[in-house]
Amino acid sequence: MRITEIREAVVPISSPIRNAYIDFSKMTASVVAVVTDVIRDGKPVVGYGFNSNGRYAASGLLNERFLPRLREAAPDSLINDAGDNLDPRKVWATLMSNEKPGGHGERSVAVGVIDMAVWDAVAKIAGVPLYRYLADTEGDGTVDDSVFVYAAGGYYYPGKDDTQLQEEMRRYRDMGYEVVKMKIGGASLDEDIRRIEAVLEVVGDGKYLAVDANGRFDLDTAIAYAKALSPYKLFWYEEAGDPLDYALQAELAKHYDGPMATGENLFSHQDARNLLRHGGMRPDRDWLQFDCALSYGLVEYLRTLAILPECGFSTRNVIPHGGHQLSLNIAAGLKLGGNESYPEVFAPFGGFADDTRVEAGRVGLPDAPGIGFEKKQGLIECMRKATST
Ligand SMILES: O=C([O-])CC(=O)C(=O)O
Ligand SMILES: [Mg+2]
Repeated sequence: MRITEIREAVVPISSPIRNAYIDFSKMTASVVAVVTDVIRDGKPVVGYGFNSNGRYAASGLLNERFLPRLREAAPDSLINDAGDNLDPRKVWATLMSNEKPGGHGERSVAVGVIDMAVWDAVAKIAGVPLYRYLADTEGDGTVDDSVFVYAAGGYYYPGKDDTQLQEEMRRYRDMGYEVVKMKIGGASLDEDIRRIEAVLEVVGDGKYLAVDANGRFDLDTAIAYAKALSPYKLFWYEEAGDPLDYALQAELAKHYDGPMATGENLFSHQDARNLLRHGGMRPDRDWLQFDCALSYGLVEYLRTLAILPECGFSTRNVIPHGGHQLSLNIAAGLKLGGNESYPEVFAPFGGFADDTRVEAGRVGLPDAPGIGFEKKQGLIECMRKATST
């Protein structure tokens, strides 16, 4: 078998929302379609990938470096020993040839988009959902029937008041989510506490509310928030300081007993390992949010998951950022702690299969081959149209 064609496109995922660091008014995403000569149901298998959210489309990197490497590779160098499927690790090695280590930047986003499309194609060719394929080939052979999900939102939005914030959270709870997440750090501490208390009126208990500062705070501000947040016993306090400031994170842990979460902006297993070595993260309560789509894809993610035990953590500490179906497959097939979900933002890339129901804060998985994009009409239509596939 071989890859016959690779198509790339840029699509907008812009919206007027704002977190403590950026607005999303010009946010874009890359989409890649990997077309193969394998026929299933009378049509060539096509794998699709996109780059989560929060980093812009990586078209320059894709078109100048990574896609040419894949197109120029000998077809046999990309397939498994049996010759009947792509080998994601061989594809990855081809993509990363002549790339120096370190300085992970955003080439990890470009590689992540292609890697997602490759795994989608691999599971489609194997004729099974990706979570099943992962359980069998990389895991212990069993899958979680359902996955914990929380509803991320609570963005700053022009003209949004506390009543609208409460209505948004009520909608999430009505959909079946138990834990919801809101942004902090884009307003004063007093305002954020007022917003938090408004949301707590809806969800009833701090254990149902996570807050996300998107890396906005210096140490003093992070500690001031920690002191103010402590009495609420929240689900977690996320990305207080700069994602690469492990000393800040470690110091903050001395001032905050409750669960903390970070990692969505660490894009390699080496960066993840540095967080675990130097960031003071506590395996008995803290959460790791590495997003495979932003961080060189699932081939690299498997390396990241592999270093968790040596640092005292388990895959159950991981609840990835991004709210996408690839992470949902990884969560079910490789036993993560859960997955993010964006019920109302980042459409059509956020969210799961159209018929997925959230019950008591958990979702099941569709049984479609691949990542399951074909079960999410708006997304598959968007990716097919963008790539003319
Ligand atoms: O607002 C964002 O960039 C998304 C984010 O941090 C999250 O989902 O945790
Ligand atoms: Mg976040």
